[in-house]
Amino acid sequence: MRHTVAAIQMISSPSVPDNIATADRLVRHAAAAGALLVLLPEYWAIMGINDADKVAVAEPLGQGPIQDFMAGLAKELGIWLIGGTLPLASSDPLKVVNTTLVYSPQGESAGRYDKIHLFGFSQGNESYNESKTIVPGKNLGVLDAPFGKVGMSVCYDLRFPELFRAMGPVSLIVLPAAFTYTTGQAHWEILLRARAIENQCYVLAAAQGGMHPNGRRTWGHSMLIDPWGTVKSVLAEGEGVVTGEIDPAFMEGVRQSLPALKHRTM
Ligand SMILES: NC(=O)CC(=O)C(=O)O
Repeated sequence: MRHTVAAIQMISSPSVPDNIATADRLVRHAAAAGALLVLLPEYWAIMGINDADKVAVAEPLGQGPIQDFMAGLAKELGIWLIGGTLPLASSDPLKVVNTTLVYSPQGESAGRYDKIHLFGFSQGNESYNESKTIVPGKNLGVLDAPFGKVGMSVCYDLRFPELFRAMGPVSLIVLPAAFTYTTGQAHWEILLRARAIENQCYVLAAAQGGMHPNGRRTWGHSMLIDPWGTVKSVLAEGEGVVTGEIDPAFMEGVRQSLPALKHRTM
């Protein structure tokens, strides 16, 4: 059976209430278009002026306005809501865990993945060092959804193919992201399509896409890619919704005609 999924693209700001209002509007739009599973981007709840701003709004697991919003919306709309990333409080008072939380159509907590690989990049005026404000995750995140297993990853994880191999065969990889304009222009689509082709599964990527109040420019290009590596739908820049279908029969066809997953030797 085919299922519609959606990726939300945002240009998040330092205001959590404003970002919640934008996410609310876009997720409702996705559900109205028939999406059973909706993915928010990395840092959807806050993109601060300074990296450390997210520490002030970090929530303990299971409490707080960001988590209440996601649980309530998933239940009201009867969807699987995968909450991009939000800042969860960590044992270090100066750092957060950059976490993806999943809510079932009943509004219950259904999964968690903490970003493992922390982004570092320095070129010209651009400099990022996530390890200053984020504690890395340690565990894989794989979720059972109606159309099969869903493997969770976040942004910079995309550059580490061994993470996706370790998940085992999944039907869908979800990747909330905030790729920079510079690195996204050069690498984003190539890496996403490679992960879809080598794992013979769908890839749904929800990005930040525009100029943020902190001066950071993100690449956007949220997209759905099929197991053959074809980009099925994409949104280049700005806020919006990307929708498309997961077709398990098509995925099985790809895996049967090109049994590369069975031909692995290590
Ligand atoms: N922002 C990220 O985590 C990753 C990124 O922009 C890149 O890998 O490039």
